[in-house]
Amino acid sequence: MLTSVKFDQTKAFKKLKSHHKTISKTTIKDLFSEDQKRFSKFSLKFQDILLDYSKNNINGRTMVYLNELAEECKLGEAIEKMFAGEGINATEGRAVLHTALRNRSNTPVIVDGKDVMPDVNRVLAQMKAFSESVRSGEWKGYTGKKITDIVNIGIGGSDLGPVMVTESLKPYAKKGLNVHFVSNVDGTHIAETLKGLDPETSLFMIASKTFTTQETMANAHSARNWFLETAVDAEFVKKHFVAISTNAKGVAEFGIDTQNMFEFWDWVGGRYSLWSAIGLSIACYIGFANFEALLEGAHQMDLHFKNTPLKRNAPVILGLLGIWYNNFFNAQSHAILPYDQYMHRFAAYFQQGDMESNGKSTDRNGDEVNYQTGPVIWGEPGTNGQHAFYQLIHQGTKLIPADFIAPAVSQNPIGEHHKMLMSNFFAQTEALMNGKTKEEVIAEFVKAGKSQGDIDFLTPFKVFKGNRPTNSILVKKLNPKVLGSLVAMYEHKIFVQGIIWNIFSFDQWGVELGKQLANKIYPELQDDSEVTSHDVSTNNLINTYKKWRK
Ligand SMILES: O=P(O)(O)OC[C@H]1O[C@@](O)(CO)[C@@H](O)[C@@H]1O
Repeated sequence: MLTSVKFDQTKAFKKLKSHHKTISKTTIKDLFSEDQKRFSKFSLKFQDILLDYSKNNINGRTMVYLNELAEECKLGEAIEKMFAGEGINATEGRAVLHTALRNRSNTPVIVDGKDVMPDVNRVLAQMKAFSESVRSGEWKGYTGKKITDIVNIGIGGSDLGPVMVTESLKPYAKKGLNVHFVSNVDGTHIAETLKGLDPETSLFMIASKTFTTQETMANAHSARNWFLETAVDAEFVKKHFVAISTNAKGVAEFGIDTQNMFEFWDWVGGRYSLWSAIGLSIACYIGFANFEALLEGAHQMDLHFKNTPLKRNAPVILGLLGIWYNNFFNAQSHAILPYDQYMHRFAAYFQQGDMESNGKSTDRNGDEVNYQTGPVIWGEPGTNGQHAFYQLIHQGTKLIPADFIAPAVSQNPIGEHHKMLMSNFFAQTEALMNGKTKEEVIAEFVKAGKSQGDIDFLTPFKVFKGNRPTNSILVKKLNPKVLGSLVAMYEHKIFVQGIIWNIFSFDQWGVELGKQLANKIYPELQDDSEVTSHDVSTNNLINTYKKWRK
């Protein structure tokens, strides 16, 4: 079990509270002018990743107190317990070992007295063989044709990870093998995806840890019905459907040959499962060697996280900075802004990763917390965000700590595009830090020959207060290894915050109630009779739906 420490009763918390009163009177810009060594003090290189956290409202004392907070909350002990396979997911009685899935050192990882690595390696070998047979054309459909389209059917962690990785690593994909993702139970999702697909050359991957998720099972059955409309013979299902699950019984009941089942285990959380067989669509799309590079990058970050002193530990630094703004500056959200179009689903991936992990309000003692926990995670690629929500980030009333991510080397070096992208990447964090003073605005107006009336009227609207914190994460190139390290870095940041907030980050009881009520309402929609079993709002919504759907 993890040691339970009341976060807001630590000595460090009290120090940070009073420290916040003083440092919040100093701008980031001033902090730079006071200390020319800020960049070297508040940045670190991890292989081909540069983390520059100098544009934050911090000084050396801040980081000392934040590290004391981590120490008091027994972060080091918690990290050891996770890697050691202890049952830190206490409410589900499970270990948390997505790190074992990418344990390329192959050191033993013991869960309930058994080394799990032989099983991990067995499934990886199965994934390698399968992905190579699909990519080579050896795997044939029921009419003897090779596979041209893979359709991953899953939702949440059985969808978002494969989507994010296959989008991010599109340059590494095999020509002629397409991947598609169906997740929403809205019939539009499967209908639009199946349009233009050929049942003879399509392969469906039913990805579901539990193999009970309503959306996934509905989509899987609809996909099978679509396939059988042409193939007719149920025997052919085994050539076009595989399953990725922990539930062999459920897979067999669906009619998939368990020979074509890729298993994973209950110590893999759904939102941490892309490294497991859930990554099968990734391995088919980018090739197993690139999938292994993804695992290697994550493993390298795991070793860094496990072995590096807290104050030079990238995930710990990001986690502590997030707590600094969340709990002392009252920031309610955190933006992830990748200046790389291939990473357009990166923020969405961590909406589940972060918000399903730390969107909790009960601490590990079962008491309600009296402090803020997980932030709202959001973001879009730059430069698009600049034309959508940067107005609020720059001049709004809300503090939005933001991570800016960019690759030095573009995968598509066309003309001046990458230099333009990078100039915006560099400019935005500088502008958010420095802002623009009233004096600077007036000087610009005078130079432009504006009338005094215009200057008096317009100046207040053109001032930028600045002092808005950002992290800059510059990577050499977005390749599988770098992406693996980036994702693992954010996973461990989430772990750090959950430990310090004294919450359980690896269950997700909050997703159950909605599902239970939906299962109660679903039968009520089978006929047109009036519904009266709910509150007056829900009753009227349902009854209006029933009238309108006729
Ligand atoms: O993989 P599966 O069992 O179908 O679960 C899908 C998703 O549903 C959840 O909301 C849990 O119910 C996510 O945690 C999970 O990733």
